[in-house]
Amino acid sequence: MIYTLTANPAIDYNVTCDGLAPDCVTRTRDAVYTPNGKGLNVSFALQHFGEPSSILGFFAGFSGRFIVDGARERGCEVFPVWVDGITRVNVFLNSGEHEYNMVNAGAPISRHDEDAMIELIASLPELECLSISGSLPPGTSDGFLDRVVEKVRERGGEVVVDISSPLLRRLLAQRPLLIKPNDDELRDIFGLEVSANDDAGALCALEHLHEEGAQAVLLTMGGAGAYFSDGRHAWFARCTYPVRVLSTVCAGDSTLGAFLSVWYRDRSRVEDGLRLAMATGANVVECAGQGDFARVEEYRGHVEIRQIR
Ligand SMILES: O=P(O)(O)OC[C@@]1(O)O[C@H](CO)[C@@H](O)[C@@H]1O
Repeated sequence: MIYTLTANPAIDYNVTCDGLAPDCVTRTRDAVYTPNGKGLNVSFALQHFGEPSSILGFFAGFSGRFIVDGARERGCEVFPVWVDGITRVNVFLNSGEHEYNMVNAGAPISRHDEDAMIELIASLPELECLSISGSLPPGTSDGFLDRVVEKVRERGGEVVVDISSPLLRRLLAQRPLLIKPNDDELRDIFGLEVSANDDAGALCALEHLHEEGAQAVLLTMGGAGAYFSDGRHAWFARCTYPVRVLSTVCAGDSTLGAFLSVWYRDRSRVEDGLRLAMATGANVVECAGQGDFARVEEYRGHVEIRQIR
């Protein structure tokens, strides 16, 4: 079983308005409330593409219950650690001209809550892999993710990491199976610049991440495509279909889930995994939130892939 951990889940509130001005009432439309958080999004994509996935996270209050119930309705089992407070609601506003992403801090957790999560991980049935995504809630102790990774390793499981903080660098020492930085995170955390038309520069950056401990790297660059390296071979992939971008929210998580749904069970199917991943990312950006993956099949025929090593 591939589990995902979302320490800081959220209800995503996607809404649209026609222009945004200060000091007046803004009437909005097309409001959509969905159960999300980065790891949940990975699980939903895994589940959609036929790889069962279960969800771990800290949940609180009415919004936490909404997310747990909603994820179960989508077919994913959830193992919640209930905490005090209210799980955050993140607001994604499309004004017609711009995207405004308002991401809250989340319900605080305590050392006691962290211990409950570690005990839960120790008891999970059929733990093969834990994919860790997203920010950490207020109150999280410095060593929490290290303890999570150690516990999974102790149980013989593998770890996938998709986090934006400098902690990623420290976790590389524990040799994660896969990491999924984007180009901004690569620059902010590792000081490395990449671009889609510089394969040589990308290969150098990927090599650096392997040297620091990553077994495989999926490096996403939004609409420009992605690089993938398993340490021996490397590829560049991009969806060439000219999609109309409505919201980039959830695209990276969905891309990771789609890729894992193919590559995790058969590491030789890199190109199939990249094709599905790029098509999924392209479809998700057309939707407010994650959407329903309805055009992925069509976009799979519009993915360009080249092996670069
Ligand atoms: O605060 P984090 O965990 O970095 O980001 C949380 C979040 O913005 O990321 C997802 C999209 O990637 C959303 O579903 C969710 O609201």
